[in-house]
Amino acid sequence: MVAMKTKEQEDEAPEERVPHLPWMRHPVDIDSFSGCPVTSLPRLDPRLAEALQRMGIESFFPVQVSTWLETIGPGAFQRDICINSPTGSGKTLAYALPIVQMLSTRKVRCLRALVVLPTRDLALQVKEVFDAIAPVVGLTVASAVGQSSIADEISDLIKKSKQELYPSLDDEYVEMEPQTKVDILVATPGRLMDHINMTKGFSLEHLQYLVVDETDRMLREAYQSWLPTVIQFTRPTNQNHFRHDTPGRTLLHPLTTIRRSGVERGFKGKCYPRLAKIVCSATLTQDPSKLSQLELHHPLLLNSGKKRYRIPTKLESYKLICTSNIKPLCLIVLLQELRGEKCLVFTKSVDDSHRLSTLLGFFEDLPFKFSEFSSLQRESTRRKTLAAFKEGKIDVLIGSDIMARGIHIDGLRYVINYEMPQYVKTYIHRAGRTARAGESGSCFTFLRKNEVKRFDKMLKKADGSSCILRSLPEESIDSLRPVFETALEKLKDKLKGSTEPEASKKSNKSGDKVPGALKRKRGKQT
Ligand SMILES: Nc1ncnc2c1ncn2[C@@H]1O[C@H](COP(=O)(O)OP(=O)(O)OP(=O)(O)O)[C@@H](O)[C@H]1O
Repeated sequence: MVAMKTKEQEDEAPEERVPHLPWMRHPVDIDSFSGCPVTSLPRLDPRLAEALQRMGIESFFPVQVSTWLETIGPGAFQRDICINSPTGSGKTLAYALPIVQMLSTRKVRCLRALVVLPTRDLALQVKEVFDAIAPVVGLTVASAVGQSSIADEISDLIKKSKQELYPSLDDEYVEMEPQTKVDILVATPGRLMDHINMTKGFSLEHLQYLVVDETDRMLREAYQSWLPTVIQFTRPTNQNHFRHDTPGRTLLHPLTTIRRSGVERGFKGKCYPRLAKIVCSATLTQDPSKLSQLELHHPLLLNSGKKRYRIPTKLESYKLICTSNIKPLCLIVLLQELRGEKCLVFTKSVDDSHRLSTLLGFFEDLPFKFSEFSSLQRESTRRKTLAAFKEGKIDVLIGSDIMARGIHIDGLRYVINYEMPQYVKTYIHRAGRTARAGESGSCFTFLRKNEVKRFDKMLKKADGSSCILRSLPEESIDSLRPVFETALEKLKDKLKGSTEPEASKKSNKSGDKVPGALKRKRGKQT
C-alpha cells in the first residue's frame, strides 16, 4: 500500500527531488528573460500599451514577458500554462494582459474569461488590474465575490433576455442568445457556485479562458466542488459540434468562435474548442493528484530559477532569538526601531492576534499605531482597517494568515513573524507581502533557541536563502518591564471577565460563526 504524504511531509521532503510529473522536470526558466519596455513587447495592442503607461508601467517583469511569449503569437494558448514565480513578481498582469489582448477581437459579448481566487480581497485586487486594461479594448469586467447583494451582482452580470423585450421572438433564437453581459469575471468559488446553481442566464458555455490564481491553496480545499463543476460545464460536448455543423442556424454564427483559442485538433480531423487554463502561485504544488483536478492540456511550466521555491531577490530575512516570556517586549522594541514604518505582524492564530493586540493596548504612549486584523471581525471593519493601513493612518497590523496571501500594500517594508511559521510555504507567503515589484523589504522572525536549527533548514528550501541574526538592545527591553507586568495583570483580568475575545462577540452579533477554538476557555497567557 502506498502511504499518502501529509502536507508537512511534502514540505519537508528534499527540495532537489525530481518532480513526479514529467512536464514539471523541464520548465521554462523565467529568470532567463529580462524585463522589456512596454513599447517593445511584440504584438502588444497599442491601446493596451497606452493604458499600461497611464498606470505607470514602463517595462514588463520577466514573468510577464515569458508568459506573453507563450500565449500570444503563433502558438497562442496551445498549451495550458503553469506559473511558479515569487510573490510580488507581477503574476496578475502576466495572465491578465494576454487574455485581454486575445479577447480584444471578440465579436459578441458573453462570458469568455473566468478568474477564480480564494478570497474576496484578492479577487477585488485582481479585478482592479483587469479594470485598468480591459475597457480600453471594449471589454467589460465584473466580480462575483459577495461584496454586494446577489441581486446587484445578477444585474451586473446578466442582461435582460430578448424574450422579455420582444415576447414574439422565436424560442430557438432566445435559447441560443448569450445572456451574460460581461466578458471577464473575477470570482471567489462560493459566489461563483451560487451563480452557476441559481442565476438564470448565467452560462459558462462560451468560456475560453480559466485562471486559477493561488493554485496550491485553491486545490487544497474543495470550495463546494467549483472546479469539477466548471470543467464539466466547459467540456466540449457533441451538442457543441452539432451547433457548429447544423445548417440553417446562421444566428449562431457569431458564436462559432466559442472557446476557439487553445483549439485542439484530432476530432475526426475537425477543430473542437478547448478551455485554455492558466494556473499560478508562488508555491505551486507538484502533487500529481492535486494537479490532475485541473485537467491540464499539455501543460507548460514557467518557473523562476532552478529551485521549487524562491523568495524575492530584495527580501532580507532576519531572526531574533528570545524567550516566550519577554517576546511582547522584544516585539515592541523592534517596532520602535522600525520607527513607525508600515509593518505586518503575523501570529499563529486569530486567538493569539487578539491577545497580543489587547496586551499592547495596555501599554501607553507606544510610538506606533496598531490594529488587529482578524477573520472574526466584520468584513466592513476589516476593510476600514486595511484602508487606514494603506493610507498610513495605522502603522502596524496584527493578524494571522488571513493577511498572508496575495494582498499587496504599497510601501510595506516590514513583515514580522511573531512565531516561527510551520512551513516554508507559509514563510514565503507572509514574507512576500514586502519586497514586491522589485522593491526591497525585510522579514523578521522571532524564534526560541530550540527552533533555530529547524528554521535555518526551512529557509534553505527557499532558494538557499540565508538569515541574519539580529539582536535588540537589552536596556530598551528592561525599561519596558515594569509596564509589562502591569499590562499582563490587566490582560489576565480582562480575559477572566470574558471567555470570548471582542472580535468574536462582534461577529456573534452579526450572526457569523465562532470557531470552536475560540469557544474554549483561554489557556496560558502570552
Ligand atoms: N511591469 C510592472 N512594472 C511595475 N509594477 C508592476 C509591474 N507589474 C506588476 N507591478 C506591480 O507589482 C505588484 C505585485 O504584482 P502582483 O500582485 O501581480 O504580484 P504576484 O506575483 O501576483 O504576487 P503574489 O504571489 O503575492 O500574489 C503590484 O502592485 C503591481 O501593480
